[in-house]
Amino acid sequence: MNGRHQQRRPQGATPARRPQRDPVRVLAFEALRAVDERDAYANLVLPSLLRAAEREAEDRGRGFDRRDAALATELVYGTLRNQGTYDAVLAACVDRPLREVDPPVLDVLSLGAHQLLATRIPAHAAVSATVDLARVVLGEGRARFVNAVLRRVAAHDRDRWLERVAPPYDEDAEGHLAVVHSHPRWIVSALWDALGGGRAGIEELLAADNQRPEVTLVARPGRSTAAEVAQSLPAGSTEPGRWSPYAVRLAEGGDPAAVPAVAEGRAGVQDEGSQLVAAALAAVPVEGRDARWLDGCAGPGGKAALLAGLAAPRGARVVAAEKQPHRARLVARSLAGSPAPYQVVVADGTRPAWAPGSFDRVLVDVPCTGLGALRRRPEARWRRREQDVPGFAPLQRGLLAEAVRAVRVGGVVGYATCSPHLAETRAVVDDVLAGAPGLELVDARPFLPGVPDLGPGPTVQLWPHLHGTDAMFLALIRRIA
Ligand SMILES: C[S@@+](CC[C@H](N)C(=O)[O-])C[C@H]1O[C@@H](n2cnc3c(N)ncnc32)[C@H](O)[C@@H]1O
Repeated sequence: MNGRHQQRRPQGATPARRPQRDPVRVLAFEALRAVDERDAYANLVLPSLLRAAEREAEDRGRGFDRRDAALATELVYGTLRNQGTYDAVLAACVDRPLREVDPPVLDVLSLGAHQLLATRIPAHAAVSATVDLARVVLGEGRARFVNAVLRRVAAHDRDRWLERVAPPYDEDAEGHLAVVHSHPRWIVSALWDALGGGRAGIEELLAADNQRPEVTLVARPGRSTAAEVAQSLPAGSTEPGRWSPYAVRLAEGGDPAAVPAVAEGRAGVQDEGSQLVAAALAAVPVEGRDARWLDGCAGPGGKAALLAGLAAPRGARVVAAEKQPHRARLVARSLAGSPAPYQVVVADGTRPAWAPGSFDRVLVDVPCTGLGALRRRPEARWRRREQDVPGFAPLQRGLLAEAVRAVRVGGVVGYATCSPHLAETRAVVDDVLAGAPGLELVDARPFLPGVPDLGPGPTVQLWPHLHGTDAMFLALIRRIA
């Protein structure tokens, strides 16, 4: 027995219970700290922490099973997604501005708020597990603070808290939606501008951003088929794509790395929205030659690999250009084994190495804010700033302006973004068309056959709540002179 335990307890004091070191909650805390402190991405940091926890549990002869991993994942993703709501609740429970609370303490409080307001964990268990976590990672004094704050949080359920802390919809619609659906106000505003319509649609979109997306695979044409990929997996563990003939949707918990065709590069992980964009560009008729295709922003190569599969039966060749050498290497990996001839080049699409009019089809899937993929990256909405949007504008315009120069008369360009922000979508297309004669927009809707709710055209905007895809935007532009 060491000296500390031999000390006499003061009269009347309750014995200090040794805090339980719950590996699931410690892991969740470490993931939140990594996201906060060193701008880590949750979807990258979490798998490595989970592997480390499994190894540690093995060394200690205990289990860290799939249920532990699922709970840790839910705690991390749920806490990050709902941070806006929890900040509003916690601000009402802490007697000083939240910015004066140490970030690690705030992370523990948010983890506790998530368990109390969004999980089935009983309130007493949520508080005691979080206070134990605080005692392990923050120390005794700050654990008492955590205990006091979480008891206040536990006084109401989520709906009751939202009534108290969200501004009334009628007085401040965007402020209300920002708190209720946990999005920064500027993003609510931008998404609503792009979506249009009334309250119901934007509420559904914001709610869809808070759902974990299913994992979708693409069976690369010429190398595998959706039916073959589905048949290689246990019955009932997949669903066919909603819209793309190349898509296979994995059931909850499905691991793409365990799919043989993915391991062999004959299939990949790709959202159906991205599949639709590549397939639409390949489907638009071009007059005459159809032999030279360019992907001008190819990294990491998902769309280029699908384009190569679609190019092969026509005998077309794909040039995949990417500015970043390390991402060009990913493109090369993604294209390896493609049935079409291809070339991967490290090139700046705003200063192209190819002559004007060299290509029959060109895709530019430009760098953007990624506001269309918020459901995939739970921390992204808090990291993006409104001023990032104009920051992308010159590059987006430059890439599209060069793409339309690269295409021959009669050929077609696809301009795609994984953001529905109007400044990144229609404004870019309008500006480039206004500045370059001899171009016309093609109605893209017929080239996404069977997909409903595509709007009035000619451009198309996909939405998570309507299509179950990322919010991809596509404009098809033909050079006519
Ligand atoms: C949205 S991603 C493309 C995703 C890709 N189409 C796919 O489906 O896998 C945009 C890519 O453009 C690249 N990029 C950025 N600036 C570029 C430039 N000036 N020229 C070419 N590529 C560029 C980025 O490095 C990034 O890999």
